[in-house]
Amino acid sequence: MGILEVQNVNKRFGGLKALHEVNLTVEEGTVHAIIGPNGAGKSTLLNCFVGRLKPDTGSVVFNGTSLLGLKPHEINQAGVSRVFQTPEIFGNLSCFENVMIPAFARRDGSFTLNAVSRLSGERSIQEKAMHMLEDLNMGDKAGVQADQLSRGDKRRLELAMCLVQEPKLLLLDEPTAGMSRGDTNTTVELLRTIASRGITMVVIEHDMHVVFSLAQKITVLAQGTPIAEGLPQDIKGDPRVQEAYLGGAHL
Ligand SMILES: Nc1ncnc2c1ncn2[C@@H]1O[C@H](COP(=O)(O)OP(=O)(O)OP(=O)(O)O)[C@@H](O)[C@H]1O
Repeated sequence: MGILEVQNVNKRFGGLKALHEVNLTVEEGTVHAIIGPNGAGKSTLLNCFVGRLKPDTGSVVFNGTSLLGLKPHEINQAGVSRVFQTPEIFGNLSCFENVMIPAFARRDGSFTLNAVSRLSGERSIQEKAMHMLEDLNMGDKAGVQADQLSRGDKRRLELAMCLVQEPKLLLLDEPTAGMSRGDTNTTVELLRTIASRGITMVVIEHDMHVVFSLAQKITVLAQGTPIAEGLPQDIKGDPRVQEAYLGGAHL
């Protein structure tokens, strides 16, 4: 049994079948990529993992516990963290303050901006936040206001905010979207380091260089249904995938 088990998930938006009979097993300690053309249902599926959407039918079980019906913050507390396509950071706070908020939420179960002022005397939380920034090579940016960061650094900060919560499963929605090649390569290296520490990851990504650099297993979605699943080298050469994903172009 995997750390994440998805069975027979269906999701409709009116007349549109966004997800149709999706089955997926994510093995603990692996990086599992979900790829597919625009509109294939990748984000919808991720939203079903984090409580933003409720499947019409089917089950989503994480670490032996059903996630269906849990609120997003309860899923987060259970050990699932998500990095969004557009970094969700507090732009008017410093990097240090941004990381303290989820560090505090991890300990006390609440996630509020007011926490920052209350945390001025919380040494253990401060140390944890600083350590996390240093771990992601952002120690020198601790005092920098978050909206002053480059796109790559914003993503790095959001990763720090997720990792400080010590997740068991990290969900990444296009972690390198809009980045320069240099920032993309740095992010890939960082994600590899995180993966090497044993954190399970599910990655949605359009950039095949990123997918093949990171993933041990790939699921291909097309029109809401998994059409192929396997090792990167098998997916690369699968004609069904090339047809569905890129209209016959080579991956
Ligand atoms: N809230 C919604 N209401 C109605 N339709 C939606 C909603 N969310 C997504 N859809 C539709 O469901 C389908 C799947 O969308 P989804 O965003 O999951 O695809 P995706 O694979 O993540 O695409 P992309 O790679 O472009 O981000 C699309 O046709 C989309 O227009």
